[in-house]
Amino acid sequence: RNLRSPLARLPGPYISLVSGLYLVYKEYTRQRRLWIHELHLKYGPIVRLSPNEVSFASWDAIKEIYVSGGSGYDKTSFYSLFENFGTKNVFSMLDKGTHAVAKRRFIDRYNKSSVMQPDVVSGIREHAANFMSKCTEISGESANIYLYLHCYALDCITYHLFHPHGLHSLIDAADREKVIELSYRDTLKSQYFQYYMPTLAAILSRLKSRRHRRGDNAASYVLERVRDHAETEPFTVLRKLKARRDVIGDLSIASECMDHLAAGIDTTGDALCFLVHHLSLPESAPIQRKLHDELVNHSGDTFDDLPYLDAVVKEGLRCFTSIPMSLPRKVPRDGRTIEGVFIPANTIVSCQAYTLHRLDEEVFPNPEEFQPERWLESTGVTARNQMFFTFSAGGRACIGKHLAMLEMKLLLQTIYSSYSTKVCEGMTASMELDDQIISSRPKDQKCAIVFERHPHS
Ligand code: HEM
Repeated sequence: RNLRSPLARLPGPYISLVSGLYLVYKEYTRQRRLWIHELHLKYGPIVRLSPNEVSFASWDAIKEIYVSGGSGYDKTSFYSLFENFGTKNVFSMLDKGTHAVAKRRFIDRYNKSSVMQPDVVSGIREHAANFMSKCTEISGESANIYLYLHCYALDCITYHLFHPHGLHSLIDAADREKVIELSYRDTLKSQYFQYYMPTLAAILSRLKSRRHRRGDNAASYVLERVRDHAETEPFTVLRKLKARRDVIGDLSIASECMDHLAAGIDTTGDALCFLVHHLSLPESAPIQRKLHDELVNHSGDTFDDLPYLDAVVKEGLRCFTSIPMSLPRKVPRDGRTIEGVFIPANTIVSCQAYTLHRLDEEVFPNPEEFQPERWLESTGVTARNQMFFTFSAGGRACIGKHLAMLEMKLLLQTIYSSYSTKVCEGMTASMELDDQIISSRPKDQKCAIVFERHPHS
């Protein structure tokens, strides 16, 4: 049957025609992303991964899979792994119809104009100042920015969700426990196990003591915020969701908030960690200088109008994007034509940012090099923006994009307008990309950076 399938004619390794087990092996051993990337380098923009799964790497494929009809194809059952409190949220909803209704209930809170409101910006700025104080507490000593950047991301997202009941993990050790609980566990094997063997995973989970479940402490915090009668500020997501209590129950609100909290912490924390680490390497000294000059020479401008800062953040998100893996979708009834080839209904299709950001060297020349300047060139700007898949595309793209950009830019502005950074001399921790179920983080989850104040700041 596999040999007669239209997928048999697609490029890909022979094993992928015979069985999906090799792909599962690559997933369990954390090699999925790199294996797919190597296959694209060998076979081009279309690669068969298993008898029922194909990976694409082109703008045509992005448009068809993620943007056609507004939201592209429905998500696969893989996303059911991301339910909270046994209830769906916008990330884990599979079909477009239910998703669109749920998203409309709060999406205005994440629009650029909402995120750029003075109340939101001043709160994020305060957390950036707390980050700076934490990292420079002991003059001349290195700070583990992996931990503090995850604290920063948690404080920022809970501010946007729940202010004035957000967390302050940069200054409060009890709140910091939630970062340790959420950001230090290995999720890959347990979640793939749950995906491929749901019944066995459910039995084992019931046997497991509650103490060992991921995120219990953070989940209780979110539930308390939802059930609490105290008002939150008008700009918060919770305020908006609570106003729709006539149609959504507490558990759905909590599932939504928990998802934003989880989606907001590792993504922004890891992206910033890779970026600040890269900027702190000796070869990045000219980039740091250029960034510092822009920040001090345009200190009166809003951080959103600074082209070099914008280019540095985008290049960081291109090179070290925190969700570099495939975003799986299911081909609709009757099948579809993608990149000129017919793909039957129910085939799993996807693109991965890691490959889109590297494969076509006409779009991204010298793709392994960190070159913010590429984002300042006018030639090729459309193609670069089309292939920039960090936040995905279409109606299921990241809702937190503007908040994440605000957090990243404000933090870099706070650091590099007054400080220079370098990697601590004795640092042995690996900063290699370590894949989790959908995101990637620095392998050793440690990053020692020394902050030095500029003489005139
Ligand atoms: C640098 C930081 C971030 C990156 C790289 C990132 C990336 C992404 C990507 C690639 C997706 C699509 C996932 C898929 O289709 O499987 C996504 C979706 C999503 N992101 Fe983010 N994200 C970031 C920050 C945030 C933040 C701060 C929030 C906080 C609210 C957030 C909330 C979400 C949600 C709720 C979705 C699901 C959207 C939907 O299906 O409608 N993200 N993000």
